[in-house]
Amino acid sequence: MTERIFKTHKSSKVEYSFTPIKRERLRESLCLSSCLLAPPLTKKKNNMEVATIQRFQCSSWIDLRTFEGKPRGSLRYSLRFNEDKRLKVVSLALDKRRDHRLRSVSDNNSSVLETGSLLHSPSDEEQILKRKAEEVKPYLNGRSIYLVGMMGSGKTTVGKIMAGALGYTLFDSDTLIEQAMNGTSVAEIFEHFGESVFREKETEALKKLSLTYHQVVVSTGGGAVIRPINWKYMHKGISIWLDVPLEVLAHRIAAVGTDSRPLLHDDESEDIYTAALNRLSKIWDGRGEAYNNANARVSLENIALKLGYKSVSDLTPTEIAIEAFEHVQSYLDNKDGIARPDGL
Ligand SMILES: Nc1ncnc2c1ncn2[C@@H]1O[C@H](COP(=O)(O)OP(=O)(O)O)[C@@H](O)[C@H]1O
Ligand SMILES: O=C(O)C1=C[C@@H](OP(=O)(O)O)[C@@H](O)[C@H](O)C1
Repeated sequence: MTERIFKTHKSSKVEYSFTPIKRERLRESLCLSSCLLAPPLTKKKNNMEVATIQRFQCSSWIDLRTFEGKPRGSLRYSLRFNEDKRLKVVSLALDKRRDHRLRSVSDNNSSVLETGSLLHSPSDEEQILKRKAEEVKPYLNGRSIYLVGMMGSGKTTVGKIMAGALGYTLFDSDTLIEQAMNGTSVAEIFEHFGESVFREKETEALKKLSLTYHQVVVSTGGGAVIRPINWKYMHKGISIWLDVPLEVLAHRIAAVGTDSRPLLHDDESEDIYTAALNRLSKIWDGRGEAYNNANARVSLENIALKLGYKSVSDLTPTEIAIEAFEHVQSYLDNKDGIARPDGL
């Protein structure tokens, strides 16, 4: 026996069928849907849709806290991810799954293709991002965002997307340091002046950024977290830790090389992936704890799990940016307790 549940966005109504066992939880998650653009269509349910949604439900209702303790960095997780936040992300996953479902349905069903194609223009993700950014802005209230994370975690890539969506300027602290050193590259600073000079310059850059600018996104260097003084500056804004498994970082770095990342330079004969992974592991041992000082943690493993992806590598930078906005909003919601602006 099934019961129909209607999810109504501004201009759409989507009808699903569910067994009674699941329906209360689903109703709850749909009510909490907070941020997503609705597809402009009315769509009939079909078997494939139901099957996909049920698969989604099975994976998404796992207690995510079970997974928070899994990978590197997770021991430090402080269960900030309360039930309310979890449900919001589940609703994100639900809409994503709906998109994926329609994409596969559209391969076989011309009537759905016509309507479904509206959902799958390349701008879908962009629209969701934009909507989320607009939602987060009042919470930020002019504060800047500092992205922290290990080398290659995507601070610059994701930061650029977040800044673009917010209409903020992106600053890369490594670039500021290079400019302050008359164009000397990070690798050259390490080679000619040593790491301590680089760290001094890094602190100066963060100080200047935090005291001079508002409404900026800052992509910090991976080691910015190790000096307590840097946190004093970064805490003038909102800090977000992009937590990415070391293996994924090593793959990314192997793909682009280590030229710009002197701490990963390696003289040994191992392949670049293994060398990068070994180096990253040692660096992590020395500073992993420090990332916990961030106001929020965006774990790529958790996002992939929630969205039902097999691999962290399936996540797009935009999906990560959307999740980062969710975390900013949740953090500020709890911290400031500001009233939600009308209409959100
Ligand atoms: N979500 C992602 N998926 C795949 N590759 C990514 C992703 N985010 C970043 N990258 C790639 O990883 C590398 C490092 O990213 P970058 O943004 O420079 O990291 P960081 O600024 O943290 O050092 C770049 O080559 C970038 O294109
Ligand atoms: O982790 C680190 O100590 C460093 C990370 C680098 O920045 P990215 O995180 O942008 O690679 C850069 O600041 C420098 O090579 C040191």
